[in-house]
Amino acid sequence: MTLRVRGLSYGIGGKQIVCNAGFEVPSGAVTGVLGPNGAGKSTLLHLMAGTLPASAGEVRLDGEDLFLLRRKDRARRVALVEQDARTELSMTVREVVLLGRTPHRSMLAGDSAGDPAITAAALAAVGMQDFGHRLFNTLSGGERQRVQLARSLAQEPRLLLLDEPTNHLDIHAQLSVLSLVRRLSADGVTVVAALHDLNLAAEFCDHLMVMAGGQVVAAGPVGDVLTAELIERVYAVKAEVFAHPVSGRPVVAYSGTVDAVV
Ligand SMILES: Nc1ncnc2c1ncn2[C@@H]1O[C@H](COP(=O)(O)OP(=O)(O)OP(=O)(O)O)[C@@H](O)[C@H]1O
Repeated sequence: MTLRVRGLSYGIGGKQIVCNAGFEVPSGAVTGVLGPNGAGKSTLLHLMAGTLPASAGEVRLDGEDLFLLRRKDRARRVALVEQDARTELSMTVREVVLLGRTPHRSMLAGDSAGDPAITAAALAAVGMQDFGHRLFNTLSGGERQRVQLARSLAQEPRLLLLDEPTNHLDIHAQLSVLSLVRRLSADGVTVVAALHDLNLAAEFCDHLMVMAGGQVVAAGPVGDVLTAELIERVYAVKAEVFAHPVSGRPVVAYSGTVDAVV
């Protein structure tokens, strides 16, 4: 699915939080959204998911304007995995993942025949197949993060928006989740993921979009965007960027902050 975002903007209380964001994601590609804390990454993802109302702009998936769709039709196409999303405390993991099937049901029908198998496959895809009976609120932060991802997989979206999907995860789980994301994109799902780890972004993304102060300040293929100059300008951090000896992809080594940004 080709994703095209044009002039996307959002402001609140006189403050412009996302300003005229525009970018294009070719089919089968993973796009990383980078930028410092408060840059507007989460807000941008929420605008694209339709969970915040854009003040201007459009989001098109294979030419289809997502903002013109009914809520349920949009939910069949777009899934958002939020940072630290809350879910009803008394639900089991299986019930949480089953919620991902809601947009695919008709109003009066209950679960459809395929839902249990889709739910089980989604849990297996994130390595949580043994947790289906557990109460969601008894899980660790990393386990919750994986269940939320499974819920979005059960939704079978064409556009998958991930807000810091590696948050809370140990390094094995981070690599597993990002490998899964790559497989999904190879199967035709368009993925846009906000990430803080520049080396994981360099390894797993095809394209990067960098935000600062609500604006997109750089966008393009990973190798073009992820430069020492960009990292210093956006994060106020000194870094060197090398080519990985095996993969050739950029590797970032940090050498300190330029000044106090916090
Ligand atoms: N409802 C709101 N009212 C006022 N300011 C808001 C509101 N929502 C977001 N903001 C501000 O907008 C800016 C962008 O927030 P956003 O969460 O999109 O940033 P982010 O890039 O995802 O940050 P982080 O990396 O810390 O998660 C921040 O300064 C935030 O405080």
